[in-house]
Formats: sequence, structure tokens, C-alpha cells
Amino acid sequence: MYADIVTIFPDYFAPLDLSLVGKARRAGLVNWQVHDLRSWTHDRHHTVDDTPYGGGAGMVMKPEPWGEALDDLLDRAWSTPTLIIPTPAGEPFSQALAYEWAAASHVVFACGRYEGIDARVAQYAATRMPVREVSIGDYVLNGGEVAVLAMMEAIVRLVPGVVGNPESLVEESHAVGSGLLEYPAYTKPVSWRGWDVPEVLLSGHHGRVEAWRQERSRERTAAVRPDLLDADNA
Ligand SMILES: N#Cc1c(-c2ccc3cc[nH]c3c2)n[nH]c1N
Repeated sequence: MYADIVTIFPDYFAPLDLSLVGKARRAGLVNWQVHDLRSWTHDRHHTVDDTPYGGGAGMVMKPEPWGEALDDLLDRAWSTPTLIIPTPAGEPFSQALAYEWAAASHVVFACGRYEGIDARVAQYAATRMPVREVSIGDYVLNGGEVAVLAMMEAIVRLVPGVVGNPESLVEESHAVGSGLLEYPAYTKPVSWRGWDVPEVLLSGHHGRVEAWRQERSRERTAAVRPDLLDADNA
């Protein structure tokens, strides 16, 4: 999976070179390039925003720099990428989308700022590539960069070879098809500040451990995400 990330804050993405995601890049399993949108401006002030038509607070990102950026990235592309635009108004980002894009050869992330990107950019882009407008949750950020950091981590960890034990991807919360949140985890010491590890986990009886874990998953899901149980039963 290769990603182009276009932003006015390239430094936001330095953390991608840390930990598992950075290790995957150094192993050649994934790669990405961060681009400063201002590289596609031509005025002295590298202007990327302007006032909104129709009035209202804030500024809107101008279409011209985005159009030139997408044209350049498409010209250099080996295959037609999917354009992913983070926005509070988007479809929910999901584990299923993370799997889909982990298998994609090329994605382009467009990080908006201010009140967002001129709507014609997504319209124009859709004439040249698949476009997905996605949201990482029902709260409002100041820009798309944090969303892209989250999506990159969710996507890269699913690329084959990145996670040491692929089994660990199966039992986690929101694993596609599981419909349940993951069970609580414990490690040594067996007793800590008066709290003991549940006996069943010390029994060595795999059947009982599995049954206990399934019950804890259902209990936890019913408590905090009953909507997943409805979806699970749908
Ligand atoms: N994804 C996502 C977002 C955003 C978001 C994304 C892009 C921009 C550009 C200006 N403001 C933004 C907020 N807020 N909340 C989410 N779940």
C-alpha cells in the first residue's frame, strides 16, 4: 500500500515514522509521501484559502491548489488511486474500510483545514478516481491530519506482514465479522493491589477460558455498544 498525503501541516505526520508503522515502512511493506499543499500555490503568500461564497464564518480551501496537486499525483501514479477526504460530514470510517485500503495499491489523503475544501474538488476528483469522504467519529476536529494519522495506523497494521502474529487481528475489538468488543486482558502479577486475575484464566482449561472470554465480550458489548449486538443479530 502506498499513500500520498497532502496537507498544509506536513510535520503532523512525523509520528508515522515511529513504532509499528515506521517499522513497516523501513521493511518495505508500506510507503507514503507527505506533500505540502502550498507547493501547488504560485502567489507570494502561498494562499490556500479564501472567504466562503454565501457568507458565514471562517475560510474555505481554494480549489486551484488542490486541483494542481491531484493532477500531479495522478500523473505520477502507477495505478488509479482512491482519494480519501476526511470530513465530519463523511461516511463512518470502519475496520472494513481499513481492510479495503490495506489491500489497495495507492491511496491519496486530502487533509482539509479551515471550514473544509471547496466542494468542487471532490466533484472534479470523482471524474478521475474513486473518492471517499469519511469521518473518524462524531466530534469535530480542526483539520483532517489527526484523522489521517488514525486511519493510517488502522490501515497499515492490516497490511500482511506488518503485525507479527496475524492471529492477534482476529480477536480484537471491531474485528470485521466479530461484532463484539474484545474481552479484558490480564498479565503478571496474578494479584495486584488486592485485585486478582480471574481464576479461570489460570486453569489451563482452554475450553473454559474461551467460554469465559466470549461471555466477557458479550457482556462488555451489551454494556457500552449494544448497537453492535443489534448489527450482529441483524
Ligand atoms: N475525519 C474527520 C473529522 C473532522 C474533520 C476533518 C477535516 C476537516 C477540515 C476542517 N475541519 C475538519 C474536521 N472532524 N471530526 C472528524 N471525525
